[in-house]
Amino acid sequence: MFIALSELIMNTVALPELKTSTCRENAPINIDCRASAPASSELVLPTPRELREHLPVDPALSRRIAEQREAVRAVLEGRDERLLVVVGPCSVHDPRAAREYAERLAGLASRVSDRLLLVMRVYVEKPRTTVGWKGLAYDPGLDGSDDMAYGLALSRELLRDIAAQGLPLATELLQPMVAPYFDDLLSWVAIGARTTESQVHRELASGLEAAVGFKNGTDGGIQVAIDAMRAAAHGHRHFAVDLDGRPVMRQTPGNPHAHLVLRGGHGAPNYQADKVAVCRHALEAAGLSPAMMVDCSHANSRKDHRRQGEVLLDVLNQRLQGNRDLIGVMLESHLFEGRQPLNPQALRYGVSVTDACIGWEMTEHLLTVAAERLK
Ligand SMILES: O=C[C@H](O)[C@H](O)COP(=O)(O)O
Ligand SMILES: C=C(OP(=O)(O)O)C(=O)O
Repeated sequence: MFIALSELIMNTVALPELKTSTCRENAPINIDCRASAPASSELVLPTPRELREHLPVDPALSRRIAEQREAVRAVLEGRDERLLVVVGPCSVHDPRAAREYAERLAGLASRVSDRLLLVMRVYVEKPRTTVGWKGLAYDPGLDGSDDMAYGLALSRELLRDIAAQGLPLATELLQPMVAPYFDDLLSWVAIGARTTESQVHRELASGLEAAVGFKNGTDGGIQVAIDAMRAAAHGHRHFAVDLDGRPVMRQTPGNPHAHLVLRGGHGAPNYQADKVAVCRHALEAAGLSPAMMVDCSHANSRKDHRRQGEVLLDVLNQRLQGNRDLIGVMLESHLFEGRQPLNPQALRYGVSVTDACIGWEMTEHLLTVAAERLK
């Protein structure tokens, strides 16, 4: 498959400079190596249509994705009482480990499916506070070589394979131009804390078929997310590129499944019952659905991955005490616990290279307990 993908990329762009190797030999591992790149340059990438034609979604998978999206919507609308759980690595840097994770998660998903709807985090774009590795779609070689043509192909292939395994997919959409390479595969989309305030991202969300969770701001402010939900629920006309890479004026229908994701901010969690009640009030005052998801990681765990369990248990207690607004949770989890520096020469298999994650055993334990407690 990869050889065929390479051919596609090379034929499409007809630019000898655009190699599809995963690693540039002897490349400096520090991301700052880009500082020595030419000040300005451009390489042509395959269009979304070309990549979609090369990695198509067959009618059976397309039906399955439609069902997965409908399952997420049913939870958001309260037609399904299960807890929506968006769980998986902070970022995907190794497709092999992501596939192994997906296999385990698919097994767990069927064991807990009476109480939990599991959706896998397959995050191939990462927003950075300042600079850093931006994800598989940007730099699949992990070495600053930024082979984006290969990154897009690798990401789409991975997303498609995991969806075909039966798992609904979640990702953060960061660069609006990247969305059409993947958005036909997604059941749940995050607009992150760093982009919730962006009009461009709200416009993007207004045209997606998948449900969209807007994170509160990095400072913990929820008003930006509430404004975002209102903006995304609206139809927009906005500048976009079509599947052939042409600029278009796009009319969107508005997304009725935009919702709030509480991730805490600046070291202060916002998952506790009193904070959730304030958020509910603000959502109601804005005439929006009170459905909320709690991100157990980030500022809610005070950036300590081991505390995600504590947050999850608190959310479960709130549910058991009758709070049905908390429709979902998010967990950052990988095969193995913790995180590691991004050094392509010395990577430990199945360990995050971005935020620290809980390991598989803890994930399985927590979700099994959650399913039991919600019985
Ligand atoms: O979820 C991941 C990170 O919190 C986010 O991408 C920001 O990362 P950074 O602060 O390490 O750049
Ligand atoms: C970057 C993420 O979250 P946030 O936008 O809340 O920082 C994430 O979930 O990977």
